[in-house]
Amino acid sequence: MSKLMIGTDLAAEMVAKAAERAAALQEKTGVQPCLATVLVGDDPASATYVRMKQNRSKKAGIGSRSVVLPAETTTGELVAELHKLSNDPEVHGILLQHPVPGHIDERAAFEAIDPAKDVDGVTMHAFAAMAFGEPGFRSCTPGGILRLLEAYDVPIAGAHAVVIGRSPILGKPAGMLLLASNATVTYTHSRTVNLPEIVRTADIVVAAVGKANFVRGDWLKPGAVVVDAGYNEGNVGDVHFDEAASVASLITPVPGGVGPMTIALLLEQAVDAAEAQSETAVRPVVTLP
Ligand SMILES: NC(=O)C1=CN([C@@H]2O[C@H](COP(=O)(O)OP(=O)(O)OC[C@H]3O[C@@H](n4cnc5c(N)ncnc54)[C@H](OP(=O)(O)O)[C@@H]3O)[C@@H](O)[C@H]2O)C=CC1
Ligand SMILES: Nc1nc(=O)c2c([nH]1)NC[C@@H]1CN(c3ccc(C(=O)N[C@@H](CCC(=O)O)C(=O)O)cc3)C=[N+]21
Repeated sequence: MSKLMIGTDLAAEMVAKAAERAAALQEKTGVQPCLATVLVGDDPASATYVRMKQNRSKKAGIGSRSVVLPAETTTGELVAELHKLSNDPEVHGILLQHPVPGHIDERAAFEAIDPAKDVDGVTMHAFAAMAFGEPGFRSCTPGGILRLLEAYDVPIAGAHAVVIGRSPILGKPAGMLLLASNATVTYTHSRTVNLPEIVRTADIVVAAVGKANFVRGDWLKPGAVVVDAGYNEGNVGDVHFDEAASVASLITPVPGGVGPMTIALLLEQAVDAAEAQSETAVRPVVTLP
């Protein structure tokens, strides 16, 4: 019954455009866009994501800077490192990999990123812009999800969207972007009572839980649009794909759905940032006679 909502091809188009713009910027100004990634601790899955982002950047002609800090890093040390990158004119975008070890104040760390370099859309500044429907850097996964829904002409205005999860980089901003597109949004989380019943009322479901095969087929309204943002061990999503695919009208596969869109938006926004920063940097100095 359902049709796949594939991210791979759309993401490849976005990356190709970002690469063209990166090359044009370098041609014009000599500046190569540069994305810094910051990883705290030695979680192997996080290290893999960071490597993936760096490889994809390189292919798009975007430079990368990698900072890896030990798991014992304090909030103060991490904040100092992010301030350093924020003040480094050669770095245009900064990504701090979520989650950071539990003893670190993640919000304080995110806020140490200069909003002009927040190409991953994790600062309060970026969140407020998303919530108010103003332009600005979008949180990459939610922004990628919206681009995918738009590409597949999914009606968002007036739809009931149920978001499962409220993390600062995924669930919460995803709901805000859907709201800005005039969906009626319900947020659900680990303290939600009767989750399956709520999900059954959704026209659009965004699963962002971090639990493999968590959303079952009988939780879905027939014809619902299902976005599976989960990416669990073994490349398994948060939605039980086989069950959901027989009920949904559109569903994202894992892999090949939301993941590639996340990276594509990250690279697009890294080039946006580099363009904006080099515009101010190359503005000629006016010397008065
Ligand atoms: N494809 C991509 O680009 C990306 C994929 N991901 C993937 O998305 C998933 C979620 O990631 P992330 O948001 O970072 O994860 P977090 O662990 O930060 O957040 C998980 C959220 O799920 C909620 N939750 C946990 N258990 C339940 C439950 N039983 N019922 C309802 N809600 C529950 C939590 O609720 P509470 O707030 O109450 O604790 C929390 O809000 C992961 O699989 C991750 O790998 C993440 C980022 C990007
Ligand atoms: N600050 C922050 N921003 C993030 O965006 C962020 C983060 N922290 N922490 C971890 C998660 C995870 N994440 C993924 C990105 C791409 C794929 C992806 O491209 N997956 C491919 C498969 C790639 C492969 O396995 O070869 C796919 O789904 O098709 C997956 C997961 C971003 N995250």
